[in-house]
Amino acid sequence: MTFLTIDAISKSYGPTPALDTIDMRIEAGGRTAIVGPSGSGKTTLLRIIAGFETPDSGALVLDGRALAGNGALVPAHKRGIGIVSQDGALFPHLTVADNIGFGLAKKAADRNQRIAELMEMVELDGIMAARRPHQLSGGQQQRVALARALALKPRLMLLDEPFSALDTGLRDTMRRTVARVLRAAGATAILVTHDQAEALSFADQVAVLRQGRLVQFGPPRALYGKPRDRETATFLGEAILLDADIVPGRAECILGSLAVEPGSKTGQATIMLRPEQIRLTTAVAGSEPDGPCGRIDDVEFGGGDCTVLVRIDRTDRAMPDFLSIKCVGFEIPGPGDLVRISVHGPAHVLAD
Ligand SMILES: Nc1ncnc2c1ncn2[C@@H]1O[C@H](COP(=O)(O)OP(=O)(O)OP(=O)(O)O)[C@@H](O)[C@H]1O
Repeated sequence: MTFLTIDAISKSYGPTPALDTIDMRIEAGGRTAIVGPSGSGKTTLLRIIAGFETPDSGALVLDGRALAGNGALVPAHKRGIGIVSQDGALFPHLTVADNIGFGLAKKAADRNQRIAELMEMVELDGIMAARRPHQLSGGQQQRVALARALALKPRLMLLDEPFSALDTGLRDTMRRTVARVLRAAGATAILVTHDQAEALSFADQVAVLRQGRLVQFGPPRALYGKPRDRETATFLGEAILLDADIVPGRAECILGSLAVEPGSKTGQATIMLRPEQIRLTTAVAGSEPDGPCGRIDDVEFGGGDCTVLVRIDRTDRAMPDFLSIKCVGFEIPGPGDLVRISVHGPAHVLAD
């Protein structure tokens, strides 16, 4: 069931639109990530949903209630929306317990019990209740911010780059904790991030914004495997982009004749392969391998994740092609080795 409807929302601060006719439908209980490069409009969209900005046109409906547009404009504090920001925005003079209980009635009989439950939910040790924010680590501060937002039982939780100030290991742990806590609370969440890996792993729906426009919206797997254009393909992860001649069901390219998804457009086009679709196997010395092959030009060792540069000589061109391919550390051939290149799964034909 649609919980949040974003209907043709536009917003300009000057001649250039920050948001241009954005349409999105967000399901109840879902986790949506909004990604895009800097300046693409992510924060503006979040601020409009929160009620900190007014759209120039379009409408916003939350659970059947008009929040903005069509004559409505519900103020931020009456929207029932929780927000966790990048820095947590905790009250520095209040203890952890008072930060978490800030929105709860002071005299409520179960106030302390509720605070204790929320601390447990976000995995904060009870002994921290009396501490002040400056006595906590970055990750602990974000947990307090999350607990404070959850205390009000918001119908919608907005997460504005909440993990960006944390280092990599803690970021991953916090992302999993937050996803689990939101699921347990049954809250619908929208995460804004410029980190595509974070978006793909956190969300069940990802919206890609570029220059104020919604380029693509869908499940992470669909976007990663079938990006709409080159920019989205490379934004969402490592991509191998090749020129190809498409005939029904197949792409003729430098790697030979590859399968493409049924229904792909035909003619000259760019195809995309993800690095994990490609396997390199060392060819036996003296025997020319059948199928596409190349010579290892360079190997960048990265432990579990190595990058191999493969040189492919072409009879039809003076210059060779180079493909950069990710390999698992223990499988990598050495520089100068002849390798056979095999492709698993269909290539994706890009629309542009
Ligand atoms: N208050 C404002 N006044 C004028 N222009 C603004 C204002 N807020 C945002 N903009 C402009 O609107 C566009 C979108 O900005 P927004 O902050 O939404 O992007 P973003 O995707 O969140 O970027 P970042 O990842 O850098 O935070 C940008 O061109 C920005 O300069």
